[in-house]
Amino acid sequence: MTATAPRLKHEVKDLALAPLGRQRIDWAGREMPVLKQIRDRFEKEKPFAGLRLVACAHVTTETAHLAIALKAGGADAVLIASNPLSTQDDVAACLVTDYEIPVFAMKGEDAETYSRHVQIALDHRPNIIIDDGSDVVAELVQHRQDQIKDLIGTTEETTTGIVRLRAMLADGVLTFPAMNVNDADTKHFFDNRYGTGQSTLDGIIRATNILLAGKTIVVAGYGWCGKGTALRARGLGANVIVTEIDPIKAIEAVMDGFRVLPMSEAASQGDLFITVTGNKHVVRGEHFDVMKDGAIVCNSGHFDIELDLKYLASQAKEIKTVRPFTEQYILNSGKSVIVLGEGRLVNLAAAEGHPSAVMDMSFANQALACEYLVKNKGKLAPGLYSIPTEVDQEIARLKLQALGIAIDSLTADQVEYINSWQSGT
Ligand SMILES: NC(=O)c1ccc[n+]([C@@H]2O[C@H](COP(=O)([O-])OP(=O)(O)OC[C@H]3O[C@@H](n4cnc5c(N)ncnc54)[C@H](O)[C@@H]3O)[C@@H](O)[C@H]2O)c1
Ligand SMILES: Nc1ncnc2c1ncn2[C@@H]1O[C@H](CSCC[C@H]([NH3+])C(=O)O)[C@@H](O)[C@H]1O
Repeated sequence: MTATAPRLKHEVKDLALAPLGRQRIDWAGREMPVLKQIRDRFEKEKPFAGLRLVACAHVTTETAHLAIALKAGGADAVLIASNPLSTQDDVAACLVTDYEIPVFAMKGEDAETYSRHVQIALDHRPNIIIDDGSDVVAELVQHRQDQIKDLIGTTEETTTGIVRLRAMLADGVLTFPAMNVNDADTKHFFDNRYGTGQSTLDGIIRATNILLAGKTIVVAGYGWCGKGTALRARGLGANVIVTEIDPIKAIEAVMDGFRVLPMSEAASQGDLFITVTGNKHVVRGEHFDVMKDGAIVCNSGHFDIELDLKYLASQAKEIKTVRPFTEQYILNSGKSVIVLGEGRLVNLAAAEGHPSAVMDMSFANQALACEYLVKNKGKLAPGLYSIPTEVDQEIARLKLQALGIAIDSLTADQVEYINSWQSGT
């Protein structure tokens, strides 16, 4: 099957922004030594020569380094946005002008444009798809079955994408191999926890410039993202309340020293609400109704579904943009609720997403997962595959090395001891 060229060469906001993008991409590279090593190897070995690749990711300085590494490895790569608000337009421009990577992404693109870009990506007839949230794969499975024969496999970046892939597997429609990047230890331990923890608060602070010390912050969800967010919020002096639906996670939050309440009780106490659950309408009508005047709500979990903004809009007599990515809903009751980033990921809409140092490991996993698919082409049955432990360990080892941190190794005596059962004392 020959490649169908994308209808347009690119669709970015302004190519004149490229020099700024270049400067910012170079800066991010300082903190991405692991991906740099992989890129240098790809440059020599060309594992993706002759292959068409689509990456649906947040178009950031960090994703730029992933795209450059894949192109260095010989991939005929097209990049589209995985979120209408997360694109860094200068980065998109630079990838087109300096690296000749077709990018279809503009910050603030509407839903129609976002969906059109997914179609353009699939028109590229990818052999490999890198997805973030599973939008491209879901479209392929639902409407482009004829293209599945071209596909070697896909890789998925985030928790919710994995949830969707598992649902496809259960429905018998995942008929190709998919690599589970999110569940690699070197991904979610750092990206979901420390990345989301820092960048979510960064987004809130850039959008509002409020002081967090002394505020009551309600964090909905105490998974990887919730743990990081609650930890960092406490570090800035906030009183943190956690809400959960999983009893084990709830006990964990209690023993980590947080108050745990149902959202129905937390709603009237919070000054600021952050959802990180991957679930729908975690903050909804009954909660908005009892919030304090001026309460701030935002989402750092999944798409724009965690907050029921349709309900909030139905109660509003006016919606005013009061700062970039900050909208005041003036309700018929006279009270206001402030919504950040249109209810989309606040860390990527109002800030720059996770810092490069964590994305270095996430995207090292992505690059090596793509290579794994190619090396095992034709050998993997359809299904969801973990990143091999050796790959995970190697990424951690390279990261430590780059940080100049040495660790101990087992002595021969210790190896023998931990592999035996006879000597207990
Ligand atoms: N903002 C980012 O950059 C970023 C980074 C990584 C992941 N994510 C996304 O964030 C979401 C969470 O990811 P994670 O890795 O923490 O997942 P996780 O599965 O570790 O945690 C989610 C938690 O939410 C809880 N939960 C579900 N429904 C709930 C509800 N109604 N009320 C309260 N708690 C509820 C679950 O019990 C679970 O503990 C996913 O959608 C993921 O894709 C975003
Ligand atoms: N700086 C960044 N550059 C690229 N990807 C990022 C960055 N920061 C966070 N991410 C990724 O974004 C993913 C969450 S995206 C959540 C799904 C969906 N696409 C949405 O936009 O709602 C995480 O798994 C991170 O790995």
